Amino acid sequence: MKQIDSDQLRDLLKVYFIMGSANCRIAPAKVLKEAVAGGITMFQFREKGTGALTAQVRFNLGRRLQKICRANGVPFIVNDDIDLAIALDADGIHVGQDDTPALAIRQLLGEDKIVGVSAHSLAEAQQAIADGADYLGIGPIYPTSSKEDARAVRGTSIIKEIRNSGITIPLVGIGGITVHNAAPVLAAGADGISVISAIAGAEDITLAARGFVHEVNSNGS
Ligand SMILES: Cc1ncc(COP(=O)(O)OP(=O)(O)O)c(N)n1
Ligand SMILES: Cc1nc(C(=O)O)sc1CCOP(=O)(O)O
Ligand SMILES: [Mg+2]
Repeated sequence: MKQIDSDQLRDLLKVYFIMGSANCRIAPAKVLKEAVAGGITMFQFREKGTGALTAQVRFNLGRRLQKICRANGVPFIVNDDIDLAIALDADGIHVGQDDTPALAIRQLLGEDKIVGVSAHSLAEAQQAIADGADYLGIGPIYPTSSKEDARAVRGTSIIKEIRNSGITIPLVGIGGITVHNAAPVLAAGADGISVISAIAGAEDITLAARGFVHEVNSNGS
């Protein structure tokens, strides 16, 4: 996918679903299909945590999920793993502060792929942009139980601080976001929200995703 411009990316980031097999109570492909039916706008394959798949099985699940995304026009992003992103010819990659540096990722992938970078402070956001990030993931906004090594909770003030500094790059809030607390994240200046448990762990996944779509379209800019 790409060449997409910033405004297209802003739209794609509206409801950014992240998941791997450790987040799913039912088959990951079924979870993704149900989330797609609810209108998610972007997907990140994040295969980590207890019991995470490795090697060929991991690749195979990635390929399966990528096919679902492709069939539905949803960009497929790989978390952390540049080799997997290249092997799958993913639409992009998301890296954090402890992963392969964004600058190296950009050099490896070129301009045609989406590169997302996590930032937990204004300084990290500025560096990520200088390194070639297309979008930022800002968090944790609220407490989360989906990431063992999550940083300290930042609240929505980190997003306001980044926007007030004049940064206009597309960005999502992440960490503990539910349909009930998403509105302040958007009001702070996020283009979208990024979610694991409130969609993957929902009783009705399609309904949960649809709820986020409605929330973002009602409260987003
Ligand atoms: C959209 C988005 N934002 C932030 C993250 C977190 O990335 P990172 O800090 O590298 O942590 P892990 O997800 O790799 O555990 C993300 N994955 N996506
Ligand atoms: C993957 C991830 N990154 C975070 C960050 O702060 O960078 S918080 C997080 C977990 C998000 O899961 P949930 O929606 O279940 O809280
Ligand atoms: Mg990472």
